Formats: sequence, C-alpha cells, structure tokens
Amino acid sequence: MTATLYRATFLHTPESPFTHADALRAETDGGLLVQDGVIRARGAFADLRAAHPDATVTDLRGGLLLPGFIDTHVHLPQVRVIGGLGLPLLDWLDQCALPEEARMADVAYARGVARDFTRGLVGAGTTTALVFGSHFARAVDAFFEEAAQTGLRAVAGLVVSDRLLRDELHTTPERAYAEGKALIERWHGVGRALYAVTPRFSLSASEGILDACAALMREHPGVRFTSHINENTREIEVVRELFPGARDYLDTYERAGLIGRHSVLAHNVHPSDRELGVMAAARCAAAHCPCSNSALGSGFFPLRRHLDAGVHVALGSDVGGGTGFSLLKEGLQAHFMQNLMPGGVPLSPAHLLYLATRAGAEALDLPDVGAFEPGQQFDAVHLAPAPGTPLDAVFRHAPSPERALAAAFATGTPGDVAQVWIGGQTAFTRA
Ligand SMILES: O=c1[nH]c(=O)c2nc[nH]c2[nH]1
Ligand SMILES: [Zn+2]
Repeated sequence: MTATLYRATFLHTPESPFTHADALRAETDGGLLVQDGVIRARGAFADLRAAHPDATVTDLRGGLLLPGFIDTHVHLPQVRVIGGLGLPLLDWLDQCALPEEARMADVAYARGVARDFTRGLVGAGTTTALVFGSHFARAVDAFFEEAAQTGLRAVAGLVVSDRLLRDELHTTPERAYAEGKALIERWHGVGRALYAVTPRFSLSASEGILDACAALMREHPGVRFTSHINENTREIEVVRELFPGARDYLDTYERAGLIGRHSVLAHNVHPSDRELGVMAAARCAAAHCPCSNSALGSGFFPLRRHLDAGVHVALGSDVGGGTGFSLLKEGLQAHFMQNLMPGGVPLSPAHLLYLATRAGAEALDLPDVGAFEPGQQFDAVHLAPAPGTPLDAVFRHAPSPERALAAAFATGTPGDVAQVWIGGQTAFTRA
C-alpha cells in the first residue's frame, strides 16, 4: 500500500511533562509518514517529502493535528443522561444513572445507546477508551460490536454488583464469573478490543463478587481491571461500614488481589497516604474526571499528592456524571481546579495534552498509541475550527503551536474536530 504523508502543524508528548522538561514536541510545517496504519517517519514536511517522493500527500495545514484522545473512564449506559447536575453521587445514581442503566436489559435499546455513545466518543476525538460497560452481558456484546464497526479501541467489560443498587442490576458471584469468562473469550484481544473486569464499586460489591473478579483476572492474564474509589465522602463512609475489616477503600480491592499494573481506579478525590503509596508501588493508575467531580460536587482532585506519591494519573470524561465526551473540556476543567485549589499543580498546555493522550496509554499499558512516535499507530485528531470562529482567529494569529494548543483546550469543542483516524483509517469526518 502506498504511504500517506500527512502535512500539518502537529504536537505530541511522548514523555511526561511531569517528569521531563521540554516534553512538548511541536512541528509547525510537519510531516508524518503513515503506511498500513503505522507511523513510519516523522519530521519537517520538506525533509520527508524529499525522502519519500512517491507518498500521497494529505494537506492538513490550518489546524492542529494531535494524537487521538484517550478517555480512561466513561460509562456506556449514561450517554442519554448527561446533564443531571447538582446532585451528590449516591442521589445522582438513584435518580439519574441507575434507572437508565436498567433499560439496557433491552438489547435493542442498548444497541441504540451503544451507537450514540461510540459516535459521541469518536466525534470528540477520542480514539481509545476504558469503558464501564453495562450490567447486562448482551449490551456489552452490542457495545463491542459497535466499537469494532467504528474502529474505536475499546477496553470494556460487564459491570457487576450484588447489593444496594436495584434488583435488576444485581447479579451473583457465580453468574458474574460465568458471564465475564464468556465475554473475555468472545472479545479480549479480538481486533482492537480488550476486556476490563469491572465491579461497579465496593459499595455495591460483596467480597464474594470481588473474589469472582479476581479469579477472572488470575485466569486471563492481560485483561484490565477498573472500578471507582474515594469519590464522595458519604460513599466512603458506607464502604467503611460494609468492610469493617478493611484498612481503607483501596484495601477492599487490594485484599481481593485486584490492584496491579493493569488496574485503573476512577476519581480518588479523597485518598489516604497509605492508599497512594500502595497504588504507586503496584503501578495502579488514577483516572481523574474533573467535570464529573465538579458536577457532582465530589471535591478537588489532589493531583500534587498523587504526583508526589508516584501515582500515575490520566483523564476521564466520566460521562454521564461528567458533562460530555470532550477531553479538551476535561483538560480545561483540570486546569481550573488545580488553579483554584490550595497547593494545586499549575498545568501547562503540555500537561493537558499529555493527560489527554499519552498518560491514558500508559495507564492502560498500550505502548503503541498516545503519541506520534515512529512505530506507533496513526491515531490522530485534526482540530480545524470553522472559519470565523474565535478558535479559528486564535489559530490564524497564534505566535506558536503551543499557544494554539492552549487555545484548543480553552475554547475547543467537538465542533472543532474535523477528522479522526484510528490505525490509519478515518473513523470520523465532520459533515
Ligand atoms: O461517577 C460515578 N458514576 C457512576 O456511575 C458510579 N457508580 C459508582 N460510582 C460511580 N461514580
Ligand atoms: Zn464513573
């Protein structure tokens, strides 16, 4: 297949700006040579053109080309309930999320939701997502099918719970194990899909169901683990009452053997030092969801404490507790919250780009995505605002790519996403 040479202003962060100075790499008139979906060479456009005169040129000048966004925490069944603002977590679950999640029992309904959800993700520039699936196995199948159609890199699983939600959403340890095993055999490692073992949170999980989750993890090396932790103070109190023998919230997962390199825990707004130390030692990542934390009033994410402890952090939209699929908006909200909280971490455009891209790949242990390194997959988002919009004006007058990137986070929306590629194939084109 002939190679394609993408000509664009591009930026990426192959290394972490939290640990490397000058982590932001930018090329103003850059070239990315892509063949069979893989980036083969990267540099100044003129140099690549001279070296590869036969390549087909795709001209993307006038916008910004970024690595596809990686959302490390988002809920499939909640796309249609975005906007339940102002309730604390447990009330929001009862009144907004769980009634809709019960509707996923109807597979035709679930298929429609999966379509809305996948389109929402890819249309916002997200190319990889760690997805909280559904409590219903057939809805999880419908989602993986839809993800395969659009090309989305989906890491997802059956959500399991056996108490304190609603009867329709409860299962048993035996059934959780059997359905999880069947889904892993059907989907894990098939195409771009990976499986994530997903107890909803310790509040709705008995020790028996956490043990069933651990059995799946032990028996299927390579599957990922995800759940929620330390989101809301009332939630933490209930978990403490439910697990009187546990040292803290993390220990409820840790004792079951669920915390390791392939674990991603959402929120962690109220961690103890012990929990941070264990997460760092285990290389378990935190998915920070700033819009959700704001909408549900959960609190300020202690990013400084995570970084000081050595806990890896990535971004999640947490739709529908969150307010939409855009990781540009999550980056901006993270920036705002760190700015406002005492002891917050000042976040530069490089930090925001890293959190929205390569940090997610690290969290998910996916070395082939998240930046524009030769050998990586060409997963990319082209931000090209409509002429006459404020972002277009900033782009046309920006003194540097970094300033344009800052503006993309400050005011960019899914409406500015012109095209998205996953593995070199177009996954979305703006109408
Ligand atoms: O933000 C959240 N959204 C959810 O759906 C959920 N379930 C448990 N804990 C949760 N937190
Ligand atoms: Zn969540």
